[in-house]
Amino acid sequence: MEEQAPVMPPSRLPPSEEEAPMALSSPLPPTGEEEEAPIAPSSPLPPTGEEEEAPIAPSSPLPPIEASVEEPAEKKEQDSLKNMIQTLDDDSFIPSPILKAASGADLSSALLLIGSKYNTLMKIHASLQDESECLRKKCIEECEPKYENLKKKYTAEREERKRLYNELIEMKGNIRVFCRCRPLSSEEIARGCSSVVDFDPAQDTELRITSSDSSKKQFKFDHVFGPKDDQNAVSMETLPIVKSVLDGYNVCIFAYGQTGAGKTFTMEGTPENRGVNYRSLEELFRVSEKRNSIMRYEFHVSMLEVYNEKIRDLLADSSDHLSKRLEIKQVADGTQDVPGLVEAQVGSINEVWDILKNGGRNRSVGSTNANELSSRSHCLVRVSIKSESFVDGQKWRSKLWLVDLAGSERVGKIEVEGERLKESQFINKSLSALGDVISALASKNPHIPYRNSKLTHLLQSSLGGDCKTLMFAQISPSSADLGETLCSLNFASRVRGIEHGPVRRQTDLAESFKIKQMTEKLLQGEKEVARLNESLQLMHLKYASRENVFKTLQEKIRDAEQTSKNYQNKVRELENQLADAKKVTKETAKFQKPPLVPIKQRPPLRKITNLLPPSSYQTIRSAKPVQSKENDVVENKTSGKDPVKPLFKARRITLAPLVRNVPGQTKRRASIAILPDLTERMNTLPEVRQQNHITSTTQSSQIRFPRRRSVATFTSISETAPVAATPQSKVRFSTLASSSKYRSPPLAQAVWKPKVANISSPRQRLRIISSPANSENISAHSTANKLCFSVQKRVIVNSPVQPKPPINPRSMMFSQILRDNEIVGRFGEARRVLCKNRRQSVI
Ligand SMILES: Nc1ncnc2c1ncn2[C@@H]1O[C@H](COP(=O)(O)OP(=O)(O)OP(=O)(O)O)[C@@H](O)[C@H]1O
Repeated sequence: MEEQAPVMPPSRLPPSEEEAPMALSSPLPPTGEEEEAPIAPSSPLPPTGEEEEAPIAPSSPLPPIEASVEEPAEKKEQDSLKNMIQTLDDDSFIPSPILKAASGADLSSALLLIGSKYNTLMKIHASLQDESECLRKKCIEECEPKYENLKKKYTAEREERKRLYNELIEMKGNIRVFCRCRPLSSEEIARGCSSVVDFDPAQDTELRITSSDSSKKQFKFDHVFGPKDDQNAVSMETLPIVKSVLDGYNVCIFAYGQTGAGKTFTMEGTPENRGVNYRSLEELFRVSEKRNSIMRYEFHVSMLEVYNEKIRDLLADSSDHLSKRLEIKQVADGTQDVPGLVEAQVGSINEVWDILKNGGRNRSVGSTNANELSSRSHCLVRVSIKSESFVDGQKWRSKLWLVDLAGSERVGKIEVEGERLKESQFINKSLSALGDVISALASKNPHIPYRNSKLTHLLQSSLGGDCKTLMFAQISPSSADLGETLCSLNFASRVRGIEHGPVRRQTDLAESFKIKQMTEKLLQGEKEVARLNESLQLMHLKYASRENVFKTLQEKIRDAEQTSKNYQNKVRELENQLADAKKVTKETAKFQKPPLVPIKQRPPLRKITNLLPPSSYQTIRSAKPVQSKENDVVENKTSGKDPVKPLFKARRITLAPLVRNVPGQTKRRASIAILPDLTERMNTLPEVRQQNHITSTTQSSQIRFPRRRSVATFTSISETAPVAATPQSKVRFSTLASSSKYRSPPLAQAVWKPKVANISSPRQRLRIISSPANSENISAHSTANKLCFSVQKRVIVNSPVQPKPPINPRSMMFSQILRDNEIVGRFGEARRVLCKNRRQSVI
């Protein structure tokens, strides 16, 4: 902005009204963009703002402006500008010819216009820059979380893919064996050799060898390639394993077989039929390019051979080739490396092909009678891959070993001697070591003899563990090579058989057993679920039906409650009637007093009576206490005291609190006769008597009065008859009955007789009472009877059910005295019978 200061004359030279139209009418383009356009092409330099500003900068040597006091300021400005333009006579600075031609006021106004437009543009540029910066920040803020999320997802996906792919490969086997049989060569055909190998087109994992004795031997491998299968077919099966190397797994592919069986052909191939080496690298490049947006791969290729247990670098210069001594060393990460080995970085498959060709040329080959160009060494191509993920920055290294082994042959057969014999011995030794390592790996031996040969030592980090190993068992179909073929197939079967044999099978068996168990569990679980579902449905049904029952019961309870209320009302009515009846009785009793019996004729009172003796009797009694009054108990005749004096103080108990509590009723005494309930009586009676009792209709209930600690039993008078039927009671009752005073009037006895036979429950009894038919039959003087039952019912309905004490069979009493004692002892309370006209005390 400091440089722009001089371009800002408007501060000092405000544009006049005349100048503005002049600027517009000037031939200069009206907009800044259009102005810059003509300047740019004519300028040899790019039209950047900085360059435009340069000439106007104050640092430029401007000529001194002659100041004149007289001259107006505008004129001075114009002159100074003109001078400046003339001084800067450089097309690069003031390129526009129109501007150069301008003079005086035109020039100054043009410059002013340019300056102001430039400034405006600069401002716009600055604001745009700010805006773009803001947008960039906003974009980063918005996209960063999404990006992070995507990054996480991608990483997870990649790991999952890697895992699944690895699992897939492992399921096929970490050590896999392919068998490849080459076609019969023209020489072999010429020699009259025939094929001893049979292939089943439907089975690509089996082959049969016809032995010399015409017997057929079958071999199974992971895949079998026949003479008709080309390199494409082989690579199709091989490349999935190769791809694992890009996921960080070490892979080793090697070809094993007798001399001339086609190992080199499979691994290296020919220019027309490229082999596994080339195709593998081609695949690696293809996949790496596909992943180049997220992964960066770096490929380094080394090529070496193990010849007579010596490592030779096939990519080294020919001069170094012999002099360099290479050894296997363990590096920091625990893997094996060969320091000094040439590692050629390759960026494309063409580079790889060149390298492979060069290395192949350096390989030790010799002529044997089995193969004109027999490989006398193990050739190893090592592809080291450095991988880096752009997403999470993860880095790893992996290796792919492509090994073309030297031909396994029987020394005697190829008739070698001297150097060739030595080579063969080394070859066989290293192959044997390789076989041992694979066997140890397959049988999960804790010790793997990697160091027994240079070959196995080199491959140590790529054999076993997570590494994928693929073996090509190369065979010749010729009948002349039958023995060698069988040897190679047996070795390959051993490798595969052990891996897929006992150890693998054991694992498989364990897994299959697990799966079987899980399946069984699953089936059981399903059955259980089905069973539970069924029982659940059943429960639902049951619940629904119970709910219905519950509803019905609830309705019944409601009905019962309603009925109970009705009965309660009836009870109240009856109580009122009773009160009225009592009033009437009292009034009538004043005039109809029962004739007194002479005292001498009266039997001694042994039990409680509820009858108040007349005043005359009381007088006699007070004069000579012969008998106790009500609530009296057994006389103590044996004691030395007065024989007629009662043992206990006479007392009375009111046993009808509910009756008393009826509102609006006069206070009265309600006594209820109490007798043992039916069960007790049955227990106390002999069996014969019990038989009679079964037919009698008896209703009894017990009321416990906690405050008074007494028990009352309501019993109808009719039920007393069987009790009185015992010999003892007969005597007593007959005595009582013989007394004209104490004999119940015939009417009263009739009242207490049950009207309906076989009444089994209070409810039934109440029903009978409440029914209009029966109510008519029941006479008015049976009110007491009704009340008895009403109270009884009321107790039944309103009071909670009291558990009856268990009856002790030993307490059965057959003696009247004992029974009486028991009754008195147990209840110790007065028992009263309510009657319509009077009260009768009974024992
Ligand atoms: N599948 C095949 N199809 C056609 N020709 C084959 C095939 N396999 C091998 N050959 C030919 O058989 C000959 C011997 O093959 P190769 O050199 O690959 O054998 P080798 O096992 O490498 O022998 P050595 O161990 O002695 O090196 C070569 O001429 C090769 O072209």
